[in-house]
Amino acid sequence: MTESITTKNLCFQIGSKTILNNINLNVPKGSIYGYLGRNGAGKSTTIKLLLGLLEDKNDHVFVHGKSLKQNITQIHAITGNLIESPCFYNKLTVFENLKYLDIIHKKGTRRIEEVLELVDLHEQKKKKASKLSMGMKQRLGIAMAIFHDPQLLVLDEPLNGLDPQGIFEMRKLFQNLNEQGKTIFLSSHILSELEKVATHIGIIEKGEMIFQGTKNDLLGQVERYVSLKVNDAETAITILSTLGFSIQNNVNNKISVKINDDQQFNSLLKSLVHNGIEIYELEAQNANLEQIFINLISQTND
Ligand SMILES: Nc1ncnc2c1ncn2[C@@H]1O[C@H](COP(=O)(O)OP(=O)(O)OP(=O)(O)O)[C@@H](O)[C@H]1O
Repeated sequence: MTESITTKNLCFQIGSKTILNNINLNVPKGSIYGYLGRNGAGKSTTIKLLLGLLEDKNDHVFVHGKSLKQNITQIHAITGNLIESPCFYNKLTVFENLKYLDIIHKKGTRRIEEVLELVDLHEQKKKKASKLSMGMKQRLGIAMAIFHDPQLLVLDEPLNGLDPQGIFEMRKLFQNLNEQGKTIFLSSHILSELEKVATHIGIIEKGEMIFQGTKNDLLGQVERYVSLKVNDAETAITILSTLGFSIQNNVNNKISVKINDDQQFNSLLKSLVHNGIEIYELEAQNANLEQIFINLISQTND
């Protein structure tokens, strides 16, 4: 089994209103899967169904190949989650909150210390939870979610309300946890936040999946350019044109070149350097993911 989460035509209605329509999630094991959608698209509803907090009457959610409905206790044991704001006791210290959790899990003080190291809250362990910054509170929430060493983490908008430093720290934490083999499923309504951390992306709009694949699949939907500042743009253009590159413009010795893949980028650099062109600046004009997202949504709504 290579999938951590799969859903098969997952639907959900409230009264006569369809909230989710045939959602087929494929979350590979070991991935960081970013679940993206505008406000009200259906992200939280999906997450609640994945965690069994809303009932999926049709048994369409599978975790590690097993039906959630039929194996809920077993699946909860291998899943950690953080939905909405982290839940802990404000009057207790960071350490005491984890100690309290240990009454259930019985992992011992060593595990508390280990998790504090992992989320980088060791220095704050004697601080009351109420005195933590927003980013630290979020990290304490993650610490509590991973305390029982789950293989899968499901996080609803974990970057909400964090400042750039908090987002940066959270990203580092996700990458660190992912390197330890954990699959991370996280939602956001901001693509640029997912861009740097996700390996896979699923996009939901009005309860329907409109894209699912690797981040590179998503990026591959648009053209990629690199911008170079060189000593002699005219010669550079001649060299690159001969090699079949498509050059977009030339202003102040800055040229913009279309790149199809990494190999082509490599050959671009090699041929310029080999022909004595000096490169002063190099900037990847990455596909604007925000624009892709908006395009996908507007295509769906056309
Ligand atoms: N209890 C409810 N009763 C009626 N409608 C609901 C209820 N819960 C959610 N909805 C509707 O379901 C749709 C999806 O909501 P959901 O919270 O899953 O979206 P979301 O993508 O998580 O949005 P956000 O980013 O704003 O949290 C919305 O139109 C919302 O109004």
